[in-house]
Amino acid sequence: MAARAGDASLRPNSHPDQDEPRIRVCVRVRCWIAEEKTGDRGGPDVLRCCVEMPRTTSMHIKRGDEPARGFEYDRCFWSFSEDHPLYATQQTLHDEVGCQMIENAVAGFNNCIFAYGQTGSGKSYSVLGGQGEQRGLLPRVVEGLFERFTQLEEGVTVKAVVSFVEIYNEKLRDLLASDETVDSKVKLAVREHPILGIIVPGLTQSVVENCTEVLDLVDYGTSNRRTSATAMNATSSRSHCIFSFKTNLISGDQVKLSQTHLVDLAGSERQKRTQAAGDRLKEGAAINQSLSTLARVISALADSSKKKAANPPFRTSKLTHILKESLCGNSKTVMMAAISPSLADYEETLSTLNFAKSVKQVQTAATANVLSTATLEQALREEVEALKAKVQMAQEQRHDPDQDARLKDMQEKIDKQARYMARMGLTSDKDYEAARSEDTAMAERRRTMVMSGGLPGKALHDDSDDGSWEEWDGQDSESDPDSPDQTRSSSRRSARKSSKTSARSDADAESHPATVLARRAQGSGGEAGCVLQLLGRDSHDSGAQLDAEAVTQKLQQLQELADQVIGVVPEQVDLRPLVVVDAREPARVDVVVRVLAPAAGQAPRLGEEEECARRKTTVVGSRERWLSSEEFQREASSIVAAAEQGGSSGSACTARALVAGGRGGPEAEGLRRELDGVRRELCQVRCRAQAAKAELGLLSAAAGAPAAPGALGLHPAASEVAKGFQEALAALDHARDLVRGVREDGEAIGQRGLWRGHRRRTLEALWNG
Ligand SMILES: Nc1ncnc2c1ncn2[C@@H]1O[C@H](COP(=O)(O)OP(=O)(O)OP(=O)(O)O)[C@@H](O)[C@H]1O
Repeated sequence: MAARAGDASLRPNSHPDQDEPRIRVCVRVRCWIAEEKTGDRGGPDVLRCCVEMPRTTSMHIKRGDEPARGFEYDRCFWSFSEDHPLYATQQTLHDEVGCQMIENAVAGFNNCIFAYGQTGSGKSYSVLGGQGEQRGLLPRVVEGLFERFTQLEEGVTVKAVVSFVEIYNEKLRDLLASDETVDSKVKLAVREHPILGIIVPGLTQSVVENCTEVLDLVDYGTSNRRTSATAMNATSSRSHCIFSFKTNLISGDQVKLSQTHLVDLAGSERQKRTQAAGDRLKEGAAINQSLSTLARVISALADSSKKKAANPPFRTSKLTHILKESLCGNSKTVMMAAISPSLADYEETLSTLNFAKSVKQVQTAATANVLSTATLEQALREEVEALKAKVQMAQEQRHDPDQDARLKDMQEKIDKQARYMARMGLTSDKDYEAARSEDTAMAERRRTMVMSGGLPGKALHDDSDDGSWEEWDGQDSESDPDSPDQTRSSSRRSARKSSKTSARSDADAESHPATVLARRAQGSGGEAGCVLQLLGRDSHDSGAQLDAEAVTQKLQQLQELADQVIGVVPEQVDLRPLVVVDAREPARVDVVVRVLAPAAGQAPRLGEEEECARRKTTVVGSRERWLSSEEFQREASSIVAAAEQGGSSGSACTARALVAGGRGGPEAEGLRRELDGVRRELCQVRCRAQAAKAELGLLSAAAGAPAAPGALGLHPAASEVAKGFQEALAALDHARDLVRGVREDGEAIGQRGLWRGHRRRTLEALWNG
């Protein structure tokens, strides 16, 4: 029987951690950075500090005459000015946070620290840091751990493996992969393993025996990360990255398992602050999507801590799925909220402080993972045996052409499991040595690659441009290999930040979770179909009525879910692209353009032509009516002309002109593209859900006959379909939020345009006496 690491029955010595039943929250204020001092960033408010720290547990933020707002946290770190009595260095952070993580790991607890904050607020500095005294938490924790291992009592064997994964545009990338081991076509995915918890099968797990080996891997992985210059940070991390350190402390027949995650999240700022466009905008959308899922998960978890019903949408983004255990399960977790001291960043800082406040409410349930080696090994072996049995069964029942691929997949899983067991010292010493020498050889290959500048990220980048990804907005930007954010340096830790790689130029609407989930629903619908057909056939022989009813019921549920997914798109999701085009100060015109092209009810046929034909114009503050495309153009031109000529001619001046998208400022253009992307994804969700529904129709027919006893009601393939649909619904919810966000941004731009017009008219009135 498979038993899970979180299963207390496995742990004779396990004891729930009573002292820290929730996520600990720390806040750190950084100092002024070069861009702020030289005036390269922001306006006049940049060098005005808006925060203060009266105590080590409270942070105040204040803007102008507004009353100060106070927040209480577990610990605040003041790294703003060295002359402050509470000034916190990198060592202070390590003493207060890192040392505890080391002790937790040795005691067999899982650990996680995640750094959250806007771009340029000091997340990477806190987690990775620089050299010497500037070293961040990660190198210090690793050093401390290996030092601590030397102090363990005699007879304790330590096995350690590390992994380093990046989430970029909702795709997982193995940062430790060498080009010989990684097949860029194989997609990494997050899985929930019955024994090991959350895992990413296929991710490189390197055996390490000393600190230098780990730090070399950290350097190697960091140099592969995606960064690029934004308006707010010259080397901004455009991805989330998770460094994981797993240890097994084996003593006699007892093993203490621990897993430590150090997470450097991408910046949480709003896109318009980074002036993102093209690929940066797309990255921003993916970052915002995963961070907003994180916020929703935290809010649901906070609710459930208050005994309110909540269902956190962990699976909606890779980030939250990977961190699921750390956010609410068996882990001692710390959030590091990084903030900028600058008044120019007031809004972002306030939002970070508010988010940090909500995280404080989230409860976890850390338990020391102390198992008997025999139990763990047996559980893992049983898992392998179960997989083998599945292979055997599948071989005996060959019934579809994809069977070979599935068998291969299962065999790979078995091999991976065996490799994992070897690396964690759970099988023979010989196996461990084999894994170790495999990893040493791989480390050597990495070194060679670093020296020659041929990092695997390059290969991945090139491979991914094979056209298999759908274009986001039809624009191919930043393909200049010499552009600063495309550079990839082969230098080591000293050049950690500057050597991070640039973002892909290819678009990735296909990888949006809504699309992926819908496809999964479709895929698992296929699997469920095979199962049902098989069982339907068998049922002729057995004829068990009860099971047949269970099957029918299950199918009904699936059918309802499918209907929900399909039904929700045209009715509830507002698919109308709202384009607000901001005037770019043409001579005497203030033009605010709003084009509403209602496409509700036409979701699957959203061609540009159709939209043009049904354009509905809204003259701000004036009237509303339907226009044909030509009428629309005429109307728009005449309003613009009137405004250009007169500047004060009644409604033409007060009402802002509506023009077709062409006159848009960059902000409006960005919004429109973002919305187009969302809309396209929604269409894909809908189409795929329809396909899955059609498949379900076939399934219903297959299930018309009674099914085999005990087999189908809870078949995992069928529940997968249900899960897929449920997640597609959650993705749709999220998409709706996105649409709403885009619309609000649009409104804000419109308001600004109107305000500018008002200001100009006032000035004119003053001027004219
Ligand atoms: N406490 C600090 N002391 C000195 N310098 C700092 C401190 N915190 C941050 N910095 C500097 O501020 C700059 C931005 O920090 P960092 O790159 O860590 O931000 P980030 O939050 O990781 O940004 P992004 O999300 O864009 O990657 C860097 O040059 C970093 O060295």
